[in-house]
Amino acid sequence: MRSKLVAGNWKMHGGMVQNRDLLGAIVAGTAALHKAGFAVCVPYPYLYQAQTLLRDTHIQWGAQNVSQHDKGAYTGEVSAAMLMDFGCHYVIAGHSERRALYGEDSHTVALKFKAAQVAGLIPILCVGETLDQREAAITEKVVAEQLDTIIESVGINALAKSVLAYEPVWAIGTGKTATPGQAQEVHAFIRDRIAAHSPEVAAGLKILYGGSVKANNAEELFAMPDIDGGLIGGASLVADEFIAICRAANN
Ligand SMILES: O=C[C@H](O)COP(=O)(O)O
Repeated sequence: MRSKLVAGNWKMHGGMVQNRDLLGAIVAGTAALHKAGFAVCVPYPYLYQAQTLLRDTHIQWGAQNVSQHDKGAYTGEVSAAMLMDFGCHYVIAGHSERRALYGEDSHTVALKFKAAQVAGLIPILCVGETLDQREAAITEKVVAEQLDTIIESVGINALAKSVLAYEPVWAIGTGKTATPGQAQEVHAFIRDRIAAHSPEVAAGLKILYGGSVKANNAEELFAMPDIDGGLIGGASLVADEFIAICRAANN
């Protein structure tokens, strides 16, 4: 039986004072929840603060992006080893905002995924279709291509040490959540596609849903058989919302 995971993706939000209050509230508000796992993926400058405030707690932390390179003349980039220095457990790879705004294609995402794993991080690999793609009824084709590039590059067994996140782009930050049925359909498709390579890896793999998850819809999404928790954007910045989502995953 897969345990659930709720990971917050703060995106480019935060500040030293508000982070301290938010993290303190999350630690306290989830202290009694032992069944699910919880994490926050914070902007790079706040990793040290996250490490300081979350070490010795049940909340793990991570980053939102990583360089595919080990080291070198890559101005502005951050390596996986550097993230390890700050105690990161997770790193998001291939978020749709990185794909759309920073030109990351599935090949680059695969390199980042690999670099993260080599250093000992758990990549949270994001896949998902745009609204145009959904309306053109090519959701499965798009998600399959995103997934297959990773599988071809890293091998199926590497997926066992990762987390997947299905994030329909049209549901991100829009308040339009996929219905539990719509999300479950794609999650099941992803799991089946992985099972074609390895039933064991597919059975153990956490597949999170992301896209306007809130306290009022988390429970029904997380009740779906192939939804193993959530990757939470906006609601991860509001302590009460995030804690309620964590509670829904812990049921
Ligand atoms: O990584 C998180 C997703 O992009 C979801 O963001 P959202 O919860 O603000 O829609």
